[in-house]
Amino acid sequence: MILVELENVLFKRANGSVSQISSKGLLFKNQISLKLDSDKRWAIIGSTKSSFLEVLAGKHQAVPIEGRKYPALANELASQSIELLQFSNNNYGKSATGAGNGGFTHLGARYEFFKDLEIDIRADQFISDYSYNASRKVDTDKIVNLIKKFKLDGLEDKYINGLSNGQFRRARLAKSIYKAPRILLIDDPFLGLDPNATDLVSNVLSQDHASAIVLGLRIQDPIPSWIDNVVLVNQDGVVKHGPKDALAPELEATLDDFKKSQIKELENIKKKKLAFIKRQAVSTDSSEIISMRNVNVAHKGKKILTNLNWNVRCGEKWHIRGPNGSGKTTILSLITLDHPQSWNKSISVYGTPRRVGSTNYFDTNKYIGFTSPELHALFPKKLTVFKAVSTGFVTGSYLPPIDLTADQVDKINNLLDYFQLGELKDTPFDELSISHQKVVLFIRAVINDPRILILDESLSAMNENDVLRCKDFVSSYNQGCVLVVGHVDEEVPECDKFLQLIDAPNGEYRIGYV
Ligand SMILES: Nc1ncnc2c1ncn2[C@@H]1O[C@H](COP(=O)(O)OP(=O)(O)OP(=O)(O)O)[C@@H](O)[C@H]1O
Repeated sequence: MILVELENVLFKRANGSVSQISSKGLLFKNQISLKLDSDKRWAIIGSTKSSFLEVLAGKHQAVPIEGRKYPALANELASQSIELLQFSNNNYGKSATGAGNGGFTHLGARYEFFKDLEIDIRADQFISDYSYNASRKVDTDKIVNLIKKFKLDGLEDKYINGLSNGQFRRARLAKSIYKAPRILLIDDPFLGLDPNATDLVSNVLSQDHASAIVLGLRIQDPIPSWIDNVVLVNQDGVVKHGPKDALAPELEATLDDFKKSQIKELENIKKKKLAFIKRQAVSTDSSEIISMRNVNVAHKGKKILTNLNWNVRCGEKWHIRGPNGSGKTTILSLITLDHPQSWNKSISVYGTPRRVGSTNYFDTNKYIGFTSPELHALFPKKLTVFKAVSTGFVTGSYLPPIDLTADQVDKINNLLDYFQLGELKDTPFDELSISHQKVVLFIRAVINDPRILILDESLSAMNENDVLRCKDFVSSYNQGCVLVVGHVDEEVPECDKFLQLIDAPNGEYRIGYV
């Protein structure tokens, strides 16, 4: 049965979308013809996979309009039969309705969830779409089953603000599967998941036969074994499509080309490095910046951190590792004073114990540069690229500063040029690709030479060239310490030390050299 039929069709970008667009105003240069049938499992692979999934989901304008059809859905409402799940965009939807922007607020809000009792909902209600359909009968068995399958047991009665990023992404998947749409399109299905959760999610998806599943993958991502058909896409449109095994040589050649282009790009980056970000003289400052002595954090009796002893010195780059839900974001929120237990004399920054009265939120965050999925979700979308970066000079606000010094303007322009965003400096944030949005947040984090640079999943969902540039920048960063959270090695800038959290009931950890 044919679910989606594209026949000699071009696509124009819908207003307000953040997809990449070619110079002609078309999403893909060439006309597209493709039939997706319901008994196959598909992966859309390549640089324009996100736009392609949007097109399959009925977004963007089809030219001619009859060039896109849903033969099997003739009598159904497309909005109810097609579900597009995008993890990489800034619509995390961690709100009561699970829809719309801005529900997922700043880290601090996570720890104040009890204030939001009226609007916040439990994980199990979220999965059953409770708030949309309070009167609808909920299939409790199905919910229980999904919670088990996605290893969310024990979290079902937690408010969704209290879920870690990886836990919340699993809950979003469970919610989509609960709805049992005819077509379930999932972009970057494994983004932000630890290796075990990746296997788990892949396994659950392979067993779901209620929906036709279409994944959006990057060329370098492993293709799950249960995918049988692939569509290779780029700016031109569909490059090739067919059974995965038949296309294996094509896929390998594309991956080879991709790797070669990366090596070339890296050489370019090294050559073009701007004067002010040239490798600075190695700093001799190795003073202690952060010190934690026997720090303990527990949520409702569940130990997250136990007797954490950790020192971070100037010049050090730390990879904070650990499975989803092990406490990485919790540690970061202790540093940024977003966690209620941040006011703890066992935590010192520059030798000053965090006693109430010894510091405040603004003074602390002045020397911290920060980027995270939460910030991405919250960030004002209408600011131009230049203004968005300029907010990095302000503490505790997303309003651009009224006055910038000539040096600050120069610095923003230089960094935008280095990251190849110079020409987009007057473009609104939400008209950029996801990758470029993340680069803007990265530049914003580093613009004020922070002494503590926090990069929480900051390179995930970036395209490879942007990843290379950011990694290169971090490798030369010696203004302070760098704390990195990331699950996929290729998205983690080079670090010298690691703090490994072990997801055990005892909140254990290990420290070592990378
Ligand atoms: N406000 C809260 N109330 C209750 N539990 C919470 C709260 N915030 C976090 N937790 C729990 O604390 C644990 C650690 O969460 P944290 O976000 O620090 O994990 P993480 O290692 O960053 O995970 P991920 O890789 O998924 O982002 C999780 O089990 C989470 O459910």
